Amino acid sequence: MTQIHFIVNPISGNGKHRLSEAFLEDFFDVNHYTLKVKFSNHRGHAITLTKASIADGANIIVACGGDGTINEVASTLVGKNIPLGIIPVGSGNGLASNLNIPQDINKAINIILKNAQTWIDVGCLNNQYFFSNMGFGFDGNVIKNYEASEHRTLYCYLKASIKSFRNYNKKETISVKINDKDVLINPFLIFISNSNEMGYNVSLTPKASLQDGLLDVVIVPQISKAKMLLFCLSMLFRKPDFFKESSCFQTKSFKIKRIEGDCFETQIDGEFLKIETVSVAISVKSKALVVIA
Ligand SMILES: Nc1ncnc2c1ncn2[C@@H]1O[C@H](COP(=O)(O)OP(=O)(O)OP(=O)(O)O)[C@@H](O)[C@H]1O
Repeated sequence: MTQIHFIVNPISGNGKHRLSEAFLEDFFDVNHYTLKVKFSNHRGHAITLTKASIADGANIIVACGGDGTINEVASTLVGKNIPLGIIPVGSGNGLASNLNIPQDINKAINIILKNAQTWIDVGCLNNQYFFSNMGFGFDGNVIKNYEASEHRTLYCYLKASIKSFRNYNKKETISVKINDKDVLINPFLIFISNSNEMGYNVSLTPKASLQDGLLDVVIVPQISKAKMLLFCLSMLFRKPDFFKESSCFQTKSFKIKRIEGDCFETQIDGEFLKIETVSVAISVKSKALVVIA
């Protein structure tokens, strides 16, 4: 008997998905599966629910939500031999898209039923994990505005981006240590990605792979508003190479140190995070999470 637990974020996406115990039961043969469906009540709750599922002996744990919910469930599963299933009912669904898991719920459930498993890399930011991407600068500011809008829709994401476009003017020098060399920069954006998609089919790192043991990094220096628009277009068309000011590289690890300012404003898998430490270490754990895809 396979014990399959579903951790459902009821507010992910537009909050109108129909995932419930009654709905899921129809797909899983009672002779082969024992089902448990749990709903998260607040940010971070999926971590507690996943820990309880592991203690209960779950054989498969399915994150039902977007990249934020996947982050909470998957962070708890790193290094364990319990596969993560995904039903992408979030807004952006970047990781699911990279894994070719469709947003059609029935099709996503069929993938779980087939149970083909693969190991993927995991990004580390100090002692936290990310699976899709993280960013410093403009990117963190967009997510800060997005969360303040209290709706998780593409429309609100675009509104948050326009607000950041109008108002973002943070200019702080930081030091980036790459290959043992310290470089002082004043970035508009530092984007670090494990996956080839940010969500909504948009990408700054279309060539990134979840299985190459490397992170794809894009650093964009301070730029004019006109160039910001050009940069956004290169992202929408998944052609970051067209934007000549950015430097792109792959790495296993690097360090960032604050020279000015009192904190880093970042986003990690689409959730805003303020980091107060002076330096941050970013690295990748090769093939540290098993997923059903
Ligand atoms: N019941 C709840 N009420 C409010 N927030 C919740 C609840 N359950 C989970 N959360 C939080 O909601 C946030 C958003 O979740 P999630 O990322 O899954 O959806 P999304 O933002 O719509 O999708 P995506 O990240 O793919 O754009 C996460 O920080 C999560 O911890």
